[in-house]
Amino acid sequence: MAIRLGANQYGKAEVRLVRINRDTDVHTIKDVNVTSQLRGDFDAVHTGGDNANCVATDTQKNTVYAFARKHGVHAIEDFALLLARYHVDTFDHVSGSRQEVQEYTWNRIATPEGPHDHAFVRSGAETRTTVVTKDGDAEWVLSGFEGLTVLKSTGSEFHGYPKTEFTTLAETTDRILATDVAARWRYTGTAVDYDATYASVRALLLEAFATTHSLALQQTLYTMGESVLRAHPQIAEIRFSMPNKHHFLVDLSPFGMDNPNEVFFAADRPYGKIEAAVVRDGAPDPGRAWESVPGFL
Ligand SMILES: O=c1[nH]c(=O)c2[nH]c(=O)[nH]c2[nH]1
Repeated sequence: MAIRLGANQYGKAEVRLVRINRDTDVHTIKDVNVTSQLRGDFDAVHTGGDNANCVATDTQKNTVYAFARKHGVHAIEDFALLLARYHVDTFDHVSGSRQEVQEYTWNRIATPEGPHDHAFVRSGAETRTTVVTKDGDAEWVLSGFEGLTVLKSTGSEFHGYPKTEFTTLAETTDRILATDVAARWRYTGTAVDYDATYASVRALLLEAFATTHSLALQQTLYTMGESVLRAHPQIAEIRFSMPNKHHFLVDLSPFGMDNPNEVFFAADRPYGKIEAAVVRDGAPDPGRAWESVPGFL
């Protein structure tokens, strides 16, 4: 019976790093979570416990901290590319690398004298994400975010769906539409101003959510993706995972009251789960960009 090692990758998961820039009295902060993984010729360690090629996960962790000191942490995509390139370029037996980074945002605390120099408050905003994959000379960059919670109090309808013996949902021409947007988009190359593009994509997505008169969350999702692809030729596709966070009108008639779309029960589960990719025709092949990215089609 022939048995062999299949696909494998290994590294250090969730290296928590806070990098303070203290060049002036006005400090800046980068708060990130890095998962570093290597791919390549690791047969011997798996099949024989021979560690000669096994760059220790502890070393990968230390490399993250050392690179933060040496290079600083700017756009998380650039930091991830730096780490991926270092590992592939340094070790003959490392043919590829996957670097995943999450970034948590902090804002300066407001004081009567203005924004504080070195005191910060964690913003409840979304978590920015990246996944960089390098396979030989090929490189793929995904950018994105998760946990961007948005709500429209009107401008959303849902009707015209098939009625079966199990359908109880009432059609509506005026409902609350709410979701936590998780999005990841794939670039066609790596010569990108990641911070500027992130800000633009985020703004476009919020604008499309706000201004689309929604007939279904699916339609809102597609419109959001379309607006990003139209504005950014260097983005090949954008994928979304969006819960439909249901808000049910409370029946106040037992209390002799009407309820003209004012009082809702915000259900936390179950929720609709709407996922789709919006893709540019003729975009370059995704290659290994989406490998082991959970939660996305
Ligand atoms: O926007 C929606 N899409 C659906 O597919 C769906 N299904 C459902 O029950 N409510 C909704 N709303």
